[in-house]
Amino acid sequence: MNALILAGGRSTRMGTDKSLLTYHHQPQWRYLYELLTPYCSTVFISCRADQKDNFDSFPCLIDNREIGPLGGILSAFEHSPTEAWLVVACDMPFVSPETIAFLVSHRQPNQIATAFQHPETLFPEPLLTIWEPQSYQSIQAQFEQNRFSPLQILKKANVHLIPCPTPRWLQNINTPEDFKNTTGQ
Ligand SMILES: Nc1nc2c(ncn2[C@@H]2O[C@H](COP(=O)(O)OP(=O)(O)OP(=O)(O)O)[C@@H](O)[C@H]2O)c(=O)[nH]1
Repeated sequence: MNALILAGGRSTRMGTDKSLLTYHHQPQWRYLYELLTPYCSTVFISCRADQKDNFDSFPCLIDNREIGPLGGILSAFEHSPTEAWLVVACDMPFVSPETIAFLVSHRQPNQIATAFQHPETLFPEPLLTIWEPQSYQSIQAQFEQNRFSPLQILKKANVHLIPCPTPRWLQNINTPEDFKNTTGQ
């Protein structure tokens, strides 16, 4: 299994690149890199070409097209179609070692993905999910129809949904106000 840290967003609501924000005494992408390394053969940062210098010499996977997070996931499968991809967005600062251990321990490789169930919407959270190789076909099919929602793929598919024991794990931070409320900075 490989890991993919989604960091290629435009962060328009935040006004500054969300992947570079500090929550654990280091940029969030660097924190996630450490956290994912024990579980994965390679951890990649998923980003645009113009962001690459932000990530020193760490392995990056550049989006082949800019269509949002699905573009990052699709580029990952284009790079390694037979690998599973543990995908984590860089704007979820409450993801912890326990979160990843929990997700990995519930993995069902015979389904297209293993995902947390959002406690309010009851939908899968697509950006903290293990995407199995068999999901690649569904992703390609959706892309070919000009539909770019990872959630829609998971809603239609045979996904292993796991209840989230700590709803905060799924909280994402999108605005300066969210950031201030979370960190006090
Ligand atoms: N690789 C990649 N990651 C993306 C892309 N768009 C969003 N992401 C990541 O997906 C996660 C959720 O992003 P969003 O909050 O939906 O989008 P955003 O562009 O970062 O933020 P807004 O511009 O405020 O909507 C974040 O970790 C983003 O870095 C993309 O086009 N490519």
